[in-house]
Amino acid sequence: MEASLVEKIEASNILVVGAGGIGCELLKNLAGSGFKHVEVIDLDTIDVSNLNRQFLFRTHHVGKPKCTVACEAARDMSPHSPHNDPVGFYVAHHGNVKDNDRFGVNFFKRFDVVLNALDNVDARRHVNRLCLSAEIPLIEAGTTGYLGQTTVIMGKQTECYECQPKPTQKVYPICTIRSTPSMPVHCIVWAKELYKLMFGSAPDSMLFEDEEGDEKSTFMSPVVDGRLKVEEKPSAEKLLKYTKSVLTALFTTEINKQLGMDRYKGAKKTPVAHDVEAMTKSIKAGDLKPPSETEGGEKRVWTNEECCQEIYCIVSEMYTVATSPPDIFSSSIAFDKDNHVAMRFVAAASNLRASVFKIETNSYYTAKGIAGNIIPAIATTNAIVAGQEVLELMKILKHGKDKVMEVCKFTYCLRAKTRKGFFLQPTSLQPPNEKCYVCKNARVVVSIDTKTFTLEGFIDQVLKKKMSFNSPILQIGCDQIYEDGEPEYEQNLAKTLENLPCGGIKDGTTLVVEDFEQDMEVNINFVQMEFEEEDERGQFLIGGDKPVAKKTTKDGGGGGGAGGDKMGEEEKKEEEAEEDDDDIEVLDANELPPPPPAVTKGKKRGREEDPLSSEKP
Ligand SMILES: Nc1ncnc2c1ncn2[C@@H]1O[C@H](COP(=O)(O)OP(=O)(O)OP(=O)(O)O)[C@@H](O)[C@H]1O
Ligand SMILES: [Zn+2]
Repeated sequence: MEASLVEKIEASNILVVGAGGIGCELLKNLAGSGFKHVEVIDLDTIDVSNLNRQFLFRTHHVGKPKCTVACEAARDMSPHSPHNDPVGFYVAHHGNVKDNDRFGVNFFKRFDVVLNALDNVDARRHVNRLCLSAEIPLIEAGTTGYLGQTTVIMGKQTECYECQPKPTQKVYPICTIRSTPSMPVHCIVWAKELYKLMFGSAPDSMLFEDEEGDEKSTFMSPVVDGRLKVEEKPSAEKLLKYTKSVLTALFTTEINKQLGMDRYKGAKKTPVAHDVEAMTKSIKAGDLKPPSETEGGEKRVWTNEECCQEIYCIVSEMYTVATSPPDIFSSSIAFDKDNHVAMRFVAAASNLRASVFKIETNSYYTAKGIAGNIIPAIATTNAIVAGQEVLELMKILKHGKDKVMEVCKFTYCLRAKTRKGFFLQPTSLQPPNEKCYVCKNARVVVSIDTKTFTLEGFIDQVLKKKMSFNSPILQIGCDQIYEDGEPEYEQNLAKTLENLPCGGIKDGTTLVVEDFEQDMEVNINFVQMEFEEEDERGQFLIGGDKPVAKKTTKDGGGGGGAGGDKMGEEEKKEEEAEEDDDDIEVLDANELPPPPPAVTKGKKRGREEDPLSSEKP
């Protein structure tokens, strides 16, 4: 390494935000490369589950702040001695980076470069805003299993973290779940609903409704109508009979009926109904040995017969043994992947459905990963992106922050090799998106029902949850109508937007939202939008220039940095709006890093191919 770079490394002040999987790798790299002045913010303490990949931590560190232990380890690895240079030598800050009293813009200004090692969009957005305000480069990285990316953000030169809309939460249309599953996850979502239907309070479940027409489906009646009375302590025979009737209704009658209605004409795969009678022949009433409890039972894929046996055991446990939780048929029975009984049920029922539709079946263990939307963190991917972050850091130190756009790269870490045979794909950085409300101060259009939305709802759901404001101050014209923590404005919180003082917020109103903590000011233009259906109330759209037309919001529509997202109270009905309004499952993708932006071949990022195109969704 040339001497001038070594000098810069030793003199630079670096902030690392996050001391988890990527953060540990980063600190090891920084210490080994000779960095001296490094400070680390992390809010978490060490958990046993972190030990397999957050390799700076040992069992005896469990319960201690991650940043403290990570800094100690980095100090030990450093070739420098803290005695010679004690100021800022791997300093830990245990706390939330959003804590403005400790980590405001002035705190950030002390650093030359900030490196992110976070796991959620909200904190990333906050750090993005602070770095833009402090005018310092931010190196940002994220991983999802085998995939990862590293990029560099420098205000005025490059796209900021919020220039492109983030992926929305994954939802599945009801028709896919109810009639045309094609992936294991579709069967798992279905089985989660079935669990509620069988043991919860849920006769209004989506599984119960007929897709075509208003009539209730008859398919599910045996599941609900046939429920036994817990008080009567049903006998083992009765429980087995009920189990068989449910299995027959679901996996024989329903499937045959749908086949009879020609639902699968032209479909890629035609389902085949199970012969439940044959599959349950060997189950003895009162024989309560679930396959899940056999040796290796959670790790192997159960046969159809075993799935039936498992379900019979669960039905018996739920009805007779002190059930867990005990309030069978109440609304408290909801699927939770950490509830062993619920998860066993979902593993078994989803496999029976998967085999009907000729979809791959899974072990309990794999099903749990899918049901909880768990993408395992892969230490190697973390190591790769953290290495890449430090390489970008070196470039910035060497060439200066004014040259970020020229010298730094957006690098994808891929699962499959590119055509040229590489797993890493560097691409050029993009200039800021003119429509970004964060770095380009663009106006944001919010379409909302100003007659029913209260100020409190607007602040919580739109400003804080969706736009990541920390401490917003609201003004209509020159008049302030709200400031966090100021009692004089509290009375406004319960008012509907249109009834706020200073003329209220109506169609065409411009609201100015300022956040001193993030050094940000945004103008919001309102479009009055009424939602007629009861279940749509509480929804809103955030768009770029124009409000986004309902049902055509697959990619956000409104475009640009404002997100163009259609959002609702429960964030349903998002992605598949064109296909089916009536989606049900929300898998939390919020904590995943953003996917690569859409690429125009050879142009936008100058890449030869879309590296993620070979990935499953
Ligand atoms: N707002 C925040 N302020 C400070 N630190 C944060 C904030 N949000 C997240 N972090 C930290 O970022 C780190 C992210 O790393 P990572 O995802 O590897 O850790 P983890 O949450 O322990 O892992 P996993 O989610 O895989 O169990 C965590 O240590 C977490 O505490
Ligand atoms: Zn931006």
